[in-house]
Amino acid sequence: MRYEVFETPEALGQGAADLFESLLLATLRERDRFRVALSGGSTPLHLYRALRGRELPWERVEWYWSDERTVGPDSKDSNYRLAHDELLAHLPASGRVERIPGEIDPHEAARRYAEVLPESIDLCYLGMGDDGHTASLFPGTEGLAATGRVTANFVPRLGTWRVSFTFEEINRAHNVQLLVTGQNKASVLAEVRAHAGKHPVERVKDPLWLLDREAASQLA
Ligand SMILES: O=C1O[C@H](COP(=O)(O)O)[C@@H](O)[C@H](O)[C@H]1O
Repeated sequence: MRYEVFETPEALGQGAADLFESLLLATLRERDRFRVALSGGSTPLHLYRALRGRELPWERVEWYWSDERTVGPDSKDSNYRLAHDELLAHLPASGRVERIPGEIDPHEAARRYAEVLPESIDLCYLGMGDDGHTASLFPGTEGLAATGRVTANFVPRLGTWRVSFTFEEINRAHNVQLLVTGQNKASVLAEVRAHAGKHPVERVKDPLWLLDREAASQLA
């Protein structure tokens, strides 16, 4: 397991922003565009805040999402909205911004999103729930077995649909970074490290884990 530990969630945000910057610059030496897939939940907030003050060639960055809730872009639950309000709205420029249309039928949203995705993602961000889910691939759901690039996934525990990258799509990305903070994730993380084989997130191939001290507290 490749991982880095930061003292606080804020320090993790700065560390992740440093890594973003070096991958961005390295990629742009080879190609015209840097393609990023953002995750949802609350953890990326510190990354967004650390990134937005930086002077970078933002017009060459394209933004995508690895999952979305079945809500419109104005909803407080929208993964797009958090990224927009905390990062994109603060940048002086941006390349393409392609959000998942969470307000339409989830199967149609998944179908359409698969069509607009670029050939490959340079940097895919993910988080991990305290049930071991990643993106919107929750334990015991049909989406775990989905093939193709994007899937609509019903989550019985939440009584709702989600739209999510499949594991196939996640594992095609050139770089995958998993950002995890908080004591409530520590025991799941220890099981993931021990390859317990019970958590969906274990199916992500060789990600770089960026952890805060609390999340890492049970790693031997
Ligand atoms: O439902 C979701 O949860 C995970 C983890 O969220 P966090 O708030 O614990 O960081 C997130 O990565 C995923 O994108 C989101 O839709």
